[in-house]
Amino acid sequence: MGDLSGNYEIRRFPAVSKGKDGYAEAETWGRAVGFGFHDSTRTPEHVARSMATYEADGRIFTGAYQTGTPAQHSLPAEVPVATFGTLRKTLNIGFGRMLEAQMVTAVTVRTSHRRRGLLRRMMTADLQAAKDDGVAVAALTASEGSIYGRFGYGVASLERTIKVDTTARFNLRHQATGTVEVADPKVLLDVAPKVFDRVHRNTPGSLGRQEWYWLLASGSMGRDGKEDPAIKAALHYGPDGGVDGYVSYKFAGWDTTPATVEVVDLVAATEHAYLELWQYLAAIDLVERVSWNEAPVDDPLAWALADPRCIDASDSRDMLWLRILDVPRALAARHYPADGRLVLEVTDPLGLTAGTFILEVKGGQAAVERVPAGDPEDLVLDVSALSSIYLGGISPVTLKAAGAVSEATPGAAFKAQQMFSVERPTHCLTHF
Ligand SMILES: CC(=O)SCCNC(=O)CCNC(=O)[C@H](O)C(C)(C)COP(=O)(O)OP(=O)(O)OC[C@H]1O[C@@H](n2cnc3c(N)ncnc32)[C@H](O)[C@@H]1OP(=O)(O)O
Repeated sequence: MGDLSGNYEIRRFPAVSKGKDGYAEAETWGRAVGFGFHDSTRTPEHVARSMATYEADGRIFTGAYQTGTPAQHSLPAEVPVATFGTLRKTLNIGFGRMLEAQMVTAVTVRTSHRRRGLLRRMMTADLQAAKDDGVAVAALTASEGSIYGRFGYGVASLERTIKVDTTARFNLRHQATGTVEVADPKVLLDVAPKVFDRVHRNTPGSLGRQEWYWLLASGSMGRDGKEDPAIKAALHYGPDGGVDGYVSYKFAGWDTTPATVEVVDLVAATEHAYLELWQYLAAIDLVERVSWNEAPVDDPLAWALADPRCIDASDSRDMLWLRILDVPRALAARHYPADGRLVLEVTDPLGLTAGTFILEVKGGQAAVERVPAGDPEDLVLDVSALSSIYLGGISPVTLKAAGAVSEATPGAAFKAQQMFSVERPTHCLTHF
């Protein structure tokens, strides 16, 4: 009998592309991730291409490896029983301010080793290490809603799937100021990062994108790892002739009724570019519906349509989960549109940043001071609730009504809502 006792060694190593030292270990790690997400179809070419993008992102792989001899005939010891990936990109925290974020991804634990604390062990160590490194927030997108609250993550942005009726009913009240033209999708390899960068700088809740996005949008690498010849692209040109938006999309096939175009990526750096890309999508002949899985919940499209019921949006859900690692750093980094003073008592299930903090905002600038417990506080909340309200996308008043924030000073939740609000709707276009 092999060792099933639950003795594990945790190893961390960087992603490397094929041909470099460490590739075998990285590739084996990647295959364990595939196993965890029920993806058994990755060819060696697909793995190699993915690994090249992971290297470009600077990803760090963490794996848990059995220290004893694995059970006879079972997977060998070099295959990790648990995986945990991270990368660092900037997070837009409102008003154009950026904060480096620890992005957590590729979390899997082999079925035969689950519920032995491996996720907790990897998560706890990684968040502590990120904090020690000076990173003030961590972020992830969750496979299930019940896993990450216990580690101090809170839902900070939402998204929804929309199906837009683009028959004659579709009528946008907007006079175009630019133009849209069809392009070879491959131009997105060059154009998409530049357009996205503008959106990223303008959108609270936006996270920097991993390399894979440009390959996906341009049809260079579909989710199956192969070229995707079905991808089409259109660019939006602003009044100055520069490209300020793009949409990458594909036809769902003649068997789908009504005839549908699926948006793969829609990135618009201006309000007009957004509406005009929708005008373009709605004008595609032989198509009666356009669907998009990553649409904002607070969507100007609904307000620009003569008939907002053209949008069928039944599926609104959590998108970005945020975890503040260092309350003073995170709060001081933000700009606040309303002045005020709040005393926050923050609890933290991992003990990383619990305490009582005075947030004092004058002229939009914050001073944050940690004070001894016992100071009369205005709001008492878990770090997950503070993380939810941090990007202005979730209302503290709603969290108070839910019992997730407790108000010691009447009106403090509303004051927090005003102070934490942001200049435009919080939305994250980066899945990872
Ligand atoms: C950011 C991302 O990558 S999202 C993708 C997450 N991965 C997946 O969904 C893949 C399939 N699932 C898995 O691989 C595993 O079941 C995991 C990663 C979700 C959990 O790993 P485990 O090692 O079993 O978790 P661990 O034993 O450390 O449990 C930690 C805590 O989370 C809880 N927990 C674990 N999984 C779940 C779940 N699916 N739902 C609710 N609670 C959960 C445990 O009960 C435990 O609670 P406690 O410590 O408060 O008592």
